[in-house]
Amino acid sequence: TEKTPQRRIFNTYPISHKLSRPVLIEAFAEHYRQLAADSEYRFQEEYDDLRSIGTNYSSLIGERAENRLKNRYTNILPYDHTRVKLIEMNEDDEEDIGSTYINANYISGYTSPREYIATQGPLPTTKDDFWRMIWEQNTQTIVMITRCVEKGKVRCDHYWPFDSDPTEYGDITITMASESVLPEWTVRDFTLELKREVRSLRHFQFTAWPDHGALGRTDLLLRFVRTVRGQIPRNAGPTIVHCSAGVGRSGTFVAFDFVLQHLARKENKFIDIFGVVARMRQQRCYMVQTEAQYVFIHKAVLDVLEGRVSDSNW
Ligand SMILES: CCc1ccc(NS(=O)(=O)O)cc1
Repeated sequence: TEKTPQRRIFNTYPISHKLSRPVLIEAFAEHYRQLAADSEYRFQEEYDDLRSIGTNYSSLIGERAENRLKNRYTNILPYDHTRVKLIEMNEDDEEDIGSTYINANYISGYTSPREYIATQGPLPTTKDDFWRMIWEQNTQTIVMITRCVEKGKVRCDHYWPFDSDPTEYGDITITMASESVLPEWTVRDFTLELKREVRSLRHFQFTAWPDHGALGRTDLLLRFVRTVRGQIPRNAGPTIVHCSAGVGRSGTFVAFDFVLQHLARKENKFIDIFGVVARMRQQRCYMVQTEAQYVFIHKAVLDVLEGRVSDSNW
């Protein structure tokens, strides 16, 4: 019989290597130096290895014609398997996929498989659904990492009240109880009311991070992440994290928040930023959308490990 040709095996990495690349914390500074060498050649190579992760997942519901106007960007759609489903409004219509649709995905975190919801900046046509999702998910914290208008372009609808007058968003009445404007971010407290039940929610809007760009200053992100992390109620549902598309700046925030929680547990000896981003990419497309954001996460972690930024600075 004809000799069976040897099947050439490509990419013989075990799956684990494809999805995780742990680094000893004590070796992280050298690891960063090696990735950054030669004009960040190995950062570019490693970021490129993330490109294919998650692209096998479907986004059939987001692609439906009736949901087209609910997507801010046509190329940023939620994967079906992790999408957040709004509770059905009319039970008798089995196919009411449209009224349960929102461009949002659950993202796993350090303490929960649904620690975050990453979502796009609400549109005028989806802000009522956005507040409905917040109520249904028992969310008590929103992290907004965009301004409504940036460089003359609308990035997000002003989906909350402009003043302290109670404002209705669908069946939910939102009232702004306080607003504190700081140099790099604004903190707002809201009450939400539905059918005589009243809840509270805190809204953090980071205003110093340009779209598609990296932040530049690691101390700002560290201070912001620690401020938010310190104020998330223990009994709360997922933390909503959004920017304009809900992938670049949102992914960077979530990755850094995750790693900081990991580092806070002194028993952890390894750090796996590649693995954190790879896992997020399996839950929402393009999470950590630029190589500069990927490098920035590493720089922020390096600065924390080398004590260049810490709580004691403030
Ligand atoms: C082209 C779609 C797109 C727009 C904006 C962003 N940046 S963001 O995810 O940080 O808002 C990412 C992707």
